[in-house]
Amino acid sequence: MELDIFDLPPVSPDAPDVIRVDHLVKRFVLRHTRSMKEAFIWLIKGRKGDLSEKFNALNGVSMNIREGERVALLGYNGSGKSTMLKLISGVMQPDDGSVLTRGRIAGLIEVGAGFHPDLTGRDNVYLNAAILGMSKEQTDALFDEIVAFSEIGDFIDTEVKFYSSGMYLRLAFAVAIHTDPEIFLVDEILAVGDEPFQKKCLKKIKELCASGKTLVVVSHDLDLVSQICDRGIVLEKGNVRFDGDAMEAVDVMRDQPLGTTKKHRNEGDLLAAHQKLETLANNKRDLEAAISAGSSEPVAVALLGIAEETQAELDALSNPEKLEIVNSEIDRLTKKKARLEKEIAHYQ
Ligand SMILES: Nc1ncnc2c1ncn2[C@@H]1O[C@H](COP(=O)(O)OP(=O)(O)OP(=O)(O)O)[C@@H](O)[C@H]1O
Repeated sequence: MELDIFDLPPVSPDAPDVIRVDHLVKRFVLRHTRSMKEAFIWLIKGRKGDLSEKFNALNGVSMNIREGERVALLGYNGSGKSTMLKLISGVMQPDDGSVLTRGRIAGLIEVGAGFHPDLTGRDNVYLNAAILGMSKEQTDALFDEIVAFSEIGDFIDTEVKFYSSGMYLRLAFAVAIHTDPEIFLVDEILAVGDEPFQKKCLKKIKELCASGKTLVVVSHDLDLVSQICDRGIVLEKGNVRFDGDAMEAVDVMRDQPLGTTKKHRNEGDLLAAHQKLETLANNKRDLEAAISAGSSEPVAVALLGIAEETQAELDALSNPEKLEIVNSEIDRLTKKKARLEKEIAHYQ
């Protein structure tokens, strides 16, 4: 069954911080092109002043992220999101402030980062896995699985300089996900994968989240963010503009009243839950009738043919002994419906 955000475990209020960002400052040099005349005047004036201007890409940002949180870093172009991710992953050092992290971090931050162009995909898997903290033996054991996930096939023995950006991503994602990271950092790069691969990655990311791992993503895909994240931090010119519920962060980005995205999403989910409940209730009735009429299992399956919506439901319904699974699914959906109705009422 497809995982949705409601199936993901809520973050415990006692969960420890796994990322602590304290008054983080990152300064870059703004290089202006100067004319020869300007440079000459600067020289004869005794090099007074600075020809290059500095600016803060991050302006003293603080945030703590707890174990199991799924955080989206949002903001317009140039607001400092990627810089923040690079500082958290440790590939870049801050000019001021500090970043503390706990646990194994895997970062998909820049396409091709951690890959050596002259080495084959195979060698790069070992290199990348080693960078992410895996021993050769651990990588040996997972190698076939990594290659299978990437669907790179025979290209695994080709030098990666001949890879397309999508192929880089496939291999990098496959390695990162198999290192079983405690903290997973993902920048926009998922966008370079084709749709089937993106879906596969998303499924994997949701599985990671379901097992309580921490996720920090940078994305401009606000619908995606509202699907997988529970917290959103909006950066604006290197400062935190909003830090709170992911769907409210999406509202901030879309410049709409807080609660709009959540209400829409809940309404869609409520409708889906309602329809699913109705199907399940019908199927349950048919199943009970089939059982009480002493029908054989194939008859029950035929009766319940309409339940092909998900394999799990079909499995449950094709076996009369699993009636309680249907009941617990009905129970879960009823609770979900009640919760959604309450939340929608809250935003009315
Ligand atoms: N290595 C660098 N040298 C100089 N300036 C940089 C460097 N890296 C980033 N910047 C600047 O820092 C600012 C923040 O960049 P960053 O990439 O973090 O933004 P972003 O929010 O991720 O943007 P986008 O949505 O466009 O990816 C930008 O103005 C960018 O030009």
